[in-house]
Amino acid sequence: MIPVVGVAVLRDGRVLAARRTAPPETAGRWELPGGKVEAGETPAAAAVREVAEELACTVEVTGWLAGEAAIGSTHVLTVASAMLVAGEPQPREHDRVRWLAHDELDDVDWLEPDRPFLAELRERLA
Ligand SMILES: Nc1nc2c([nH]c(=O)n2[C@H]2C[C@H](O)[C@@H](COP(=O)(O)OP(=O)(O)OP(=O)(O)O)O2)c(=O)[nH]1
Repeated sequence: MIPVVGVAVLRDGRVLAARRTAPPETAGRWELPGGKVEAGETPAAAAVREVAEELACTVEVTGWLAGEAAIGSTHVLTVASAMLVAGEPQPREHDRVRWLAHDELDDVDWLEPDRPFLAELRERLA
């Protein structure tokens, strides 16, 4: 299974969600920024790298949410929690970002693999 890391960037009781632009089957759906862990890379390093590439800012990983979720039959998603340490998120690959409070998590159309993580996120943000 190819590991994919999603990054829950937390600030002031909100989490950063990002809207995909590609591929067509996922465009318009919301996700946590992140991406595939490269060979020889730790998941935490992948989290920091992907956020830098996608959002032009620097995060520090503070922990991991419980569990993992299958993405189809080939990939598996784990989710890091993180805090911003430099810069302000500026989407380079997504067409929109939103800072969602605990009672706004259901306002966006998340990719299916992200949904199992929403309960823990909701608790953390409450
Ligand atoms: N980044 C990210 N991908 C997710 C999430 N949930 C989920 O199902 N995915 C899926 C979408 C993609 O099929 C896959 C990750 O692909 P990606 O396109 O973000 O990864 P990447 O930046 O490494 O991709 P690449 O274009 O370099 O190949 O995982 C999520 O919360 N964040």
